[in-house]
Amino acid sequence: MWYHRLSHLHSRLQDLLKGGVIYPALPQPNFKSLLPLAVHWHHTASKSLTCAWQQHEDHFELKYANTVMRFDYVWLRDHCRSASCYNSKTHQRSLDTASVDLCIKPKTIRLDETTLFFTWPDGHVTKYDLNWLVKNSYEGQKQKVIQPRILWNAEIYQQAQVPSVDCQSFLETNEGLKKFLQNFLLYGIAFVENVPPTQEHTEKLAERISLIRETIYGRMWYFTSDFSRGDTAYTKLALDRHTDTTYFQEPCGIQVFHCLKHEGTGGRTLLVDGFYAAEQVLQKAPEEFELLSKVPLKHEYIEDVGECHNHMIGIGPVLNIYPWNKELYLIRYNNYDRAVINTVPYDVVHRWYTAHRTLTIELRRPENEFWVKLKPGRVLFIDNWRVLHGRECFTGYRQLCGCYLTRDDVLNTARLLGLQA
Ligand SMILES: C[N+](C)(C)CCCC[C@H](N)C(=O)O
Ligand SMILES: O=C(O)CCC(=O)C(=O)O
Ligand SMILES: [Fe+2]
Repeated sequence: MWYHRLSHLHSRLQDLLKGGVIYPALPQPNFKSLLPLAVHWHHTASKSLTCAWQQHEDHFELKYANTVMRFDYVWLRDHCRSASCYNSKTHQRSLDTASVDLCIKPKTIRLDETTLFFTWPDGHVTKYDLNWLVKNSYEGQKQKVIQPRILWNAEIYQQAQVPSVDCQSFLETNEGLKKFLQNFLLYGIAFVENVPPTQEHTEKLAERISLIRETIYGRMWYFTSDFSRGDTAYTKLALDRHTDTTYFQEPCGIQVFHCLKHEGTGGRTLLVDGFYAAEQVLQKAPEEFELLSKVPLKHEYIEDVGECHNHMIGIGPVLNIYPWNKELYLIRYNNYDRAVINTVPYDVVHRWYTAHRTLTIELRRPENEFWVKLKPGRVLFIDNWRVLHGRECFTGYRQLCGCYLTRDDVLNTARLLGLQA
């Protein structure tokens, strides 16, 4: 019994150290609470699945559906879905979590078919469906990704033959919209065809899936190479691959491009899956991936042209990952807009440049480059948290319109159509 507890504490400490995260000091265990409990397994066979549970001093252990799960007692009390603790109409908690005794333990536990019944010291009863526990436990969740994706290079994307969606079916049918969103979520880019080449129609498309995010560039933007704004985008120069608005605390989620006119040469659009490149870094140099996900950087937009005066600063690492499963959710990569690095000392700076170089090499591999010529009628949606864009230099008159979208609202639309997002 003692070994059991000690090894548990030991592995917990190792977990804490491994994560590289600083947690508040663990409360000093008092001697009494370390005294061995009479621990034994309770076995039940329900239908085809067997279930076993054990009540430990500081957690509840459950084996069900090939999963070993450990639950904290406060967590279990906090997630009570009884009518007095949870309002199922609003899907909101009514229980005041701060009123739960942090040393709470159930008085009795009973299993009936696939439901566990906990009776708490004050007599309150909580029911947990075993499948609900599997779905919502740390152990059950940690293997799952928040968003399924297909990472691509040019060949993978082209071989997938992802169909474009027709403007009418996108605007008028849920199937069209769903097909579009499914592709967009999987690949981070998607096209709508046969769109009348006007700013108004582009706006209508945008509003079908999200809310337009108004920024310093306006709500809908419309630009040519007139240098009306203090940014290279407003010239005829080539632009290397990048994500936009890295200088916002929350970079814009989605970018919409519609080329309304181009009389001239060049000007093709470059698309690169940033997550595919980052995944290559993770495979080849995991410690560099880690560094890119830890070192905070500033990006900056300073504008002083005509009537436009702006100074934006956004702070965050190049790679943003969920800490529990290391899944990437946002890449910030814009070498033009990256500001002075002064958040880490020189030796870390050097290691960061090495890691940044490794990522850049992956991003620049010709086989990872997908080139398209935007043309009137074909609207491109880009996941600006994942896919980098760039453009070739061009000659002649070129008119591009588009907008940014809020990410939450695209995902909201996708979820309402039954997609995992
Ligand atoms: C798309 N639009 C022309 C409006 C904006 C361009 C923003 C360019 C900026 N350097 C960035 O990468 O965020
Ligand atoms: O002109 C283009 O094709 C894209 C320019 C650009 O990167 C942008 O507007 O964000
Ligand atoms: Fe851009």
